[in-house]
Amino acid sequence: MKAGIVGLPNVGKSTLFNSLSNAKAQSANFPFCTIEPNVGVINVPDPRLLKLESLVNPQQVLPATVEIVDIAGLVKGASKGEGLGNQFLGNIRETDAILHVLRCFDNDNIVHVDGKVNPIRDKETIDIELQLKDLETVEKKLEKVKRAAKTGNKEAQKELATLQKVKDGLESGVSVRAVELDEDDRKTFVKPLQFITDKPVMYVCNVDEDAAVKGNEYVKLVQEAVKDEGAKVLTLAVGVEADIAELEDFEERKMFLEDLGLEEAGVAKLIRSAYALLNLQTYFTAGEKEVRAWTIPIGATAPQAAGVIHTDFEKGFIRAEVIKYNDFVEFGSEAKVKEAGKLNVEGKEYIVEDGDVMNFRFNV
Ligand SMILES: Nc1ncnc2c1ncn2[C@@H]1O[C@H](COP(=O)(O)OP(=O)(O)OP(=O)(O)O)[C@@H](O)[C@H]1O
Ligand SMILES: [Mg+2]
Repeated sequence: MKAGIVGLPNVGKSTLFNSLSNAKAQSANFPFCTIEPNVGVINVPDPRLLKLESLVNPQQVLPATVEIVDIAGLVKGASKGEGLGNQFLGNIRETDAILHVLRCFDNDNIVHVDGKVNPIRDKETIDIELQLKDLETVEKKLEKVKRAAKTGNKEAQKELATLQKVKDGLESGVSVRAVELDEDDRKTFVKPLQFITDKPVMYVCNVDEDAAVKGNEYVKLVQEAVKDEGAKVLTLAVGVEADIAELEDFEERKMFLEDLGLEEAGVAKLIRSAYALLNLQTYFTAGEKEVRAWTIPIGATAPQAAGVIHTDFEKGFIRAEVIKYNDFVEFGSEAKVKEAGKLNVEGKEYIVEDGDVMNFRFNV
C-alpha cells in the first residue's frame, strides 16, 4: 500500500511525512522547500504485535508497512506547469490513497502562499489542480477511444460514453470519485486510468498544539465543506507529531502525549484510518524466528493471504492453521491453544479475519 501527500506549499506536508516515517525529509518555513519527492516507509503501529512479542519472544518483530510519498506543494496553475508540483503529480498517480494536508493554524511567521489562512479555498485550489491533471489524462485516452468507437466497436462506444461523463464532470469541477457512473463501467474503464481524484482521500487538518484534541474553527469549516464527500477528516497537530516522532524513548513519548491530553500519537490514528479507507486489514505470523504483521484486503481468502508472504505459498496452498488473536492471548502459546482445541484447520475458501494468527501448509 502506498499513500501520497498533497497540499499547498508550506502547509506542513514534509513535517507530516517526518512524523510518519523514519526517513527524514527537509521541512522548513518557506514555500517549495520540497523539490524532489520524498519516499519513506511507515511502520504500522499495532499494540497486538507487542502482545504477541511478549508471548512468543521471537528473534525479531516486523510490523506491517505502508509506503508514503511527499511531493512539492501545488499552486494555482500547477497542472499547467506553474510551480513545481505538476511534474511530480505522476508520483501521486501511482499511490492508492491521498492525504490532503490543509493548514488550519494561524501563525504570522509561517508564510501562506495565498496570503491568508483559508483551508476551504486551499482545498478548492488543490482539487482544481488535481482535476485538471485528470482532465489531461482523460482527454488523451478519449482521443484513442474515439478512433476505436468510430469503427463501430461496441465496447469502445461504451468506453467513450463513460469517459465522456468523466470529462464532463471534471470540466465542471467534479472529482472522478464523485461522478455518477455504472459500477461495472467504472471498474472496467475508469479504475485502470488511475485518476488522482478517483483515489480515496483523507483530509488532514494541520492545527497547532492547543487544538490537538478538540480542533478549532477552521477544522469545523473543513468538516462542513466536505460532509457530502463522505471523506474522513482528521485533526492533527502535525508540528507536535513530528516532535513526538523524534523521541526514541517510549515513556518519554507517553508523557509528552499525556501533557497534550492525547492517548496515543495522532499518526497512529491516521494510519488506522488509512487502512480503513483502503479496506485493508492485518493478519499475523508468530514463530520463534519472527512475529510479523501482514497486510491484506478485507475479504481475502487464506491462499491470497499466503500469497502476500510468497507466491509459492499461494500456488501450493494446502491448508491454513488459524488461531484467533484473542485465543492466542488467552492461552498464551500455540501449543496451549492446540490443547484447548482452539486451533482451526481451514481450506482454500476460508476468508481471513483481522487479527488471525496464521500458519500455512503448502507444496512447492
Ligand atoms: N501545526 C503547525 N504549527 C506551526 N508550524 C507548523 C505546523 N506544521 C508545520 N509547521 C511549520 O511550517 C513550515 C512548513 O512545513 P513543511 O516544510 O512541512 O511544509 P511543506 O508543506 O512540506 O512545504 P513545501 O511544499 O514547501 O515542501 C515548517 O517551518 C514547519 O515547522
Ligand atoms: Mg515539503
